[in-house]
Amino acid sequence: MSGLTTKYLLCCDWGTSFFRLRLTNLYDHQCTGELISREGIAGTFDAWRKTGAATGMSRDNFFRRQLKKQINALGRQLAMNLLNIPVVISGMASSSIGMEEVPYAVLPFALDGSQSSIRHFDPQPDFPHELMLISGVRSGQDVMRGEETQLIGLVTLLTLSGEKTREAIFVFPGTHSKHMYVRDGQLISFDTYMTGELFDLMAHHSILKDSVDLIDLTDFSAPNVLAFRQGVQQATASGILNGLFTIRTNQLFDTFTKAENAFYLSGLLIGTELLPLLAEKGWPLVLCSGSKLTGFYELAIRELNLADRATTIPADLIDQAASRGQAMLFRNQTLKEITR
Ligand SMILES: Nc1ncnc2c1ncn2[C@@H]1O[C@H](COP(=O)(O)OP(=O)(O)OP(=O)(O)O)[C@@H](O)[C@H]1O
Ligand SMILES: O=C(O)C(=O)C[C@@H](O)[C@H](O)CO
Repeated sequence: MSGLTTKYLLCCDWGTSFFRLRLTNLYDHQCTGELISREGIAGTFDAWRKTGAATGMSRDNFFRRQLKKQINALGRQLAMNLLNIPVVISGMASSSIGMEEVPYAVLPFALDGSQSSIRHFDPQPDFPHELMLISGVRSGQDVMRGEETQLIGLVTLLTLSGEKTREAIFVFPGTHSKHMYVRDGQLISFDTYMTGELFDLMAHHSILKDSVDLIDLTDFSAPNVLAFRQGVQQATASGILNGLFTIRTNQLFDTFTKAENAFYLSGLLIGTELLPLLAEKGWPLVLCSGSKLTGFYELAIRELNLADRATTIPADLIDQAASRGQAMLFRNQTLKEITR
């Protein structure tokens, strides 16, 4: 099926921790159906090493098979036949631990998508979908995969709603949070912070796992908020290695309950991530978070007195950003093929 004739696109944002697949209508950009699972790239790569590699299955075939399973599940969920619908993937699928490694685009990176690094795959008998794999962007010392496509989509959505952002730092929280410096329609630099991954590791796999309780991270009651704010303050007072140990002493000295301590850990890590923004005085900040993390980042921004130059993009717009960017890159590619 050519990009000109298809009404639908299967938009896949395959991140380190999560897999997200959306059936998107290319005409009105409505999401017809969505499937989200915890089968992110890191877990899928581990599964390939444990089972696929042992049985001689190539990495790309293993990943394609996993993807096909998810497409079939979405088809069942929607009672629709999704055969032949083109698939566009951004995120970690194009990384060294993904389906197939695709080289990064470089900075400065135009946010109209014209410089994106993309690889095409023809349909195969056991994978009857045209496939477009979008690669990430690199600087001299940092990399990203996925957030550049979200940023392309978000800038399009903001432009459509009349917003013009000439210069700003876009903060994308997550497993590997990104601070992206944008000027005049170009991404000019960015920094990665392992905030979400460290939160997970500390809360589940370190000595601190017995000092925190993640049972209800949606409970922004006064004691939890106070603990979070103290975590942010701790980030300003000591280095992270010393700060982390205070989570154990908080528990030993009964300073906080384990639930409050989880908020303290979050404040400590998010505060540490946002600290460098204090020095970026001239830069407006744009918080681009999904609903799960928005409340935490807004609190930290206020606690660090950054609120007067920060705006928050509504979480529902962030939800649409990746598929909007993917659809735009798919159209760009189709037009290129026609004019070639
Ligand atoms: N309160 C919190 N404070 C800090 N980090 C958190 C908190 N709650 C969840 N996290 C972390 O946030 C990450 C999940 O957030 P999100 O769904 O935005 O991830 P993501 O970066 O989009 O995932 P992927 O890498 O798969 O695309 C996980 O790494 C998790 O450990
Ligand atoms: O390109 C890679 O190999 C990365 O590890 C990038 C990663 O940080 C993503 O941008 C967010 O998960």
